Formats: sequence, structure tokens, C-alpha cells
Amino acid sequence: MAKGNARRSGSPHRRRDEVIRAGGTVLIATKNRGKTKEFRKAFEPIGVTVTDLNETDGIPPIEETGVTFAENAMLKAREVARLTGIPVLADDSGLCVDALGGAPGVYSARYAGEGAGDKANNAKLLSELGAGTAQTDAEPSGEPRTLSAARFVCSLALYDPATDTAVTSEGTVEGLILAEPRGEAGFGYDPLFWVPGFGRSMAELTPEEKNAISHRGNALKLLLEKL
Ligand SMILES: O=c1nc[nH]c2c1ncn2[C@H]1C[C@H](O)[C@@H](COP(=O)(O)OP(=O)(O)OP(=O)(O)O)O1
Ligand SMILES: [Mg+2]
Repeated sequence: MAKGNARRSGSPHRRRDEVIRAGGTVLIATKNRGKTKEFRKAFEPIGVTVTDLNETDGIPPIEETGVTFAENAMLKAREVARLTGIPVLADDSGLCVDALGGAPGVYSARYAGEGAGDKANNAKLLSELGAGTAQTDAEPSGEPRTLSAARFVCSLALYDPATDTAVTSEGTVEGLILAEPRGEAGFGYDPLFWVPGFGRSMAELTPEEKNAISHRGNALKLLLEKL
């Protein structure tokens, strides 16, 4: 048979569009239950089941040594795909704040220190932006006080160990950093991220609304188009 295009059922060299398919399961290389929830919601309509590293034994912690979201997504996906032998989707994401020169960026999860939680990271963000500073100007529009333009960025990598290749994508969403947290939904920096188009914080959106406009939702749409 001709080299390169050989493909029979049962071959380990699946076509890319078979990696994520209705009735199939995709492993997300994450311990972040907030991410898993959002992927589960997004994959539900196309009949794909989602699992993560909280439900997978024997995967050691993966150090995020990259300096870009794309590098970190690739290294998480590749490592877990090689260890498990199955295709793996990884998400590396974070918040880039203009007034902080793009920080915390790839360090978003460890902004307040290694192992810091969302609460400490949000507090650190507000303190770096001087949110405690006296504020006298009333917002004429009745809109909440914001401190800087910002964006969430999400890089995705879907790594297939059968072919040692990956499909990648990136998505963003623009917003403003709130001076005070609002909302209970979502995770991470969502309570401090104002979405002008909705007139609500990211943590005040329903899961469907968030997936429709978020960096993760946008990256996933693009990834699925590439498969
Ligand atoms: O939609 C989001 N809404 C709010 N905050 C978000 C979002 N997306 C990422 N973020 C923040 C959370 C964390 O501070 C960092 C991700 O860091 P990142 O290393 O990609 O994830 P992680 O360490 O929580 O889990 P894991 O590496 O196991 O996937 O950006
Ligand atoms: Mg991480």
C-alpha cells in the first residue's frame, strides 16, 4: 500500500477528526475543575465525554516551564499523552492586564506565589493595581469602577501520541479589571473581569454565556474547525 495515506480501521494512525468524536471521550490535561466544567459543557452538544487529571491516576505534576501560553499548553498535552498513550487536550490560560505590562500572563495561576489560590491571586491583582486608593470621581454612567483594560488568553493543544503531532489554537476575550469583585460563577479572575458587551462581570454570566464569548470558548471553536 502507498506510504503516507495508508489508513484502515484499527490502524493506530487515526485521522485527526477521529480524535474528538461523538460517543468518544477526551482527557483534558488539567487539575482545574473550573476548566473541566467549561469543556464538559462545550462538548456536551456534540456528544463527547470529558475527563481530567482529577480522575486519572499516575500522572505526576507537570511543571509549566514555558514562557508562552502556547508552549505550556503543548508541554502539558504532550506529557500526559505520552504517559497515557491516548490523545490529550491541554489548556494553558491566564489574564493579561495592560496597566501591569501584560502581567500576570503565564504566571496567572502562581501570581500570589506557588500554590496560591484564586482568592490570593485576586487580592494580589487588586493590590498591584492600587485598588485601595481613594476614589472620588463618581462614574457618570452608573457603570462600576474599573482599573485597566485586560484580556483573557487561552491556548489549546490537542496532542495525539499515535502520530506525535498536535493541533493548536488560541482564543482571547477583551474586558476591564473591576475595582471590586462581582458575581459567584466561573473561577479564577472571573469576579474581577468586566465584560462590556454584557454589562456584567465574567462571574455574573451563565456557563453558556461565558463559553459563547470566552477565550476558552473561542479557542475551542477554532480548534474544532481545524480538526
Ligand atoms: O476563564 C477563566 N476565568 C478566570 N480565570 C481564568 C480563566 N482561565 C484562566 N484563568 C486563570 C486561572 C489561573 O490563575 C490561570 C490559569 O493557569 P493554568 O496554568 O492555565 O491553569 P491551572 O494551573 O489552574 O490548571 P492546569 O494547569 O492544571 O490546567 O488563569
Ligand atoms: Mg497550571
